[in-house]
Amino acid sequence: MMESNTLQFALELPRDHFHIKVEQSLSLDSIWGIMGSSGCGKTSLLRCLAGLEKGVQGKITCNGRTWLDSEQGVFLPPEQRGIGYIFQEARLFPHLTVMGNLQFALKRATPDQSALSFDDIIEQVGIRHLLERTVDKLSGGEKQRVAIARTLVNAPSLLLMDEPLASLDWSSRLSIMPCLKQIQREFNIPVVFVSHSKEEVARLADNLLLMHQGQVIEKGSCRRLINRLEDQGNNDQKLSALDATVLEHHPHYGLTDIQVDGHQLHVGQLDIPENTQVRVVLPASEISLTLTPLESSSILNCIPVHVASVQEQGNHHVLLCLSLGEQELICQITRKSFDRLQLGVGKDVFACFKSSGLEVV
Ligand SMILES: Nc1ncnc2c1ncn2[C@@H]1O[C@H](COP(=O)(O)OP(=O)(O)OP(=O)(O)O)[C@@H](O)[C@H]1O
Repeated sequence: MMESNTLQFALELPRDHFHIKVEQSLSLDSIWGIMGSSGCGKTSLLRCLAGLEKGVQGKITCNGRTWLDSEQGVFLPPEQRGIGYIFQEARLFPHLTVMGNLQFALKRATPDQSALSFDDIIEQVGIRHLLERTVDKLSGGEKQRVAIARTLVNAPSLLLMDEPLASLDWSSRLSIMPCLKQIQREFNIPVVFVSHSKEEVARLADNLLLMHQGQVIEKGSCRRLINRLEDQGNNDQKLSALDATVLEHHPHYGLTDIQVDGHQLHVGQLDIPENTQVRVVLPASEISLTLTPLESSSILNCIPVHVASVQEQGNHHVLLCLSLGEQELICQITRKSFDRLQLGVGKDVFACFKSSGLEVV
């Protein structure tokens, strides 16, 4: 059945030593991340969706419009799919100014591609101060912002991004991530992006596709699947992504109360209205465990949790999955602490962490 606001695909891409075979339906009201180990086919899948792979077989429909139907001989080229494609590197005209690059895209936009205001785009992407600068004098992060703005000029109905932040340093990534979220919210443009970085995905993605050897092995919410990436041999920092609601601000203390699955937590003061839904990221190394609630401690957050699973991390560390209602916390402690507290699956403990350990994204 064809559905609106949905990207549906059942496709195959045969290659000499590799074969992609996927069938999925993605609701286009959110940001989707595609993750999986190197060489599992993430980029190839994105290129198939964009119309950049000629050998693809099967069907793709987006918002009820057929992009590919190989049995019927339908293959829409990328420019007719109404997508914006962002590569790892910005691919701008280096000798032109930022404005020159944007004007080049504006001239090529068709009349129905003028839904977004030029002014809103440069405001949201944060490049107003760069308009007169020549592109080859910009930093990597600035170039990538310009590339995003140039893509938005064509008012895409879907943004496909292949490791858009991979070539940037961490501070540039941190500054662009809110901008990508803002684009999805303000312009209502869904995003599908490929990433290697769990930290990036935890901050950006609402939903995830996990790939392995050319197939999608899991599909679901980011907070449920983010910790499944361990199984993919992903070695970056272990963390939890939690959904929370902003409760109340305490300017006197510079703190804000948020609620996660019925538990009240304290974070550094947020400039976000009360009752807003937010995503919280908490590194596994920030959590300590106690058998009784902390009473005389400077640590503000202490919540009861249940040890749901335990995983060895080399000889000296243990990774615990802690359930708190519907959500999960991932905590890494030493083997010595694990033994000393006589922890194990099924045990009820308290997870404690400082307000500064929580990052609201
Ligand atoms: N143009 C091509 N022709 C033939 N094989 C290719 C081509 N491009 C990629 N491959 C192969 O297809 C497989 C999937 O590659 P792809 O780049 O999609 O993986 P990936 O998950 O994006 O990897 P990475 O995370 O390392 O970027 C790999 O085995 C790769 O060697």
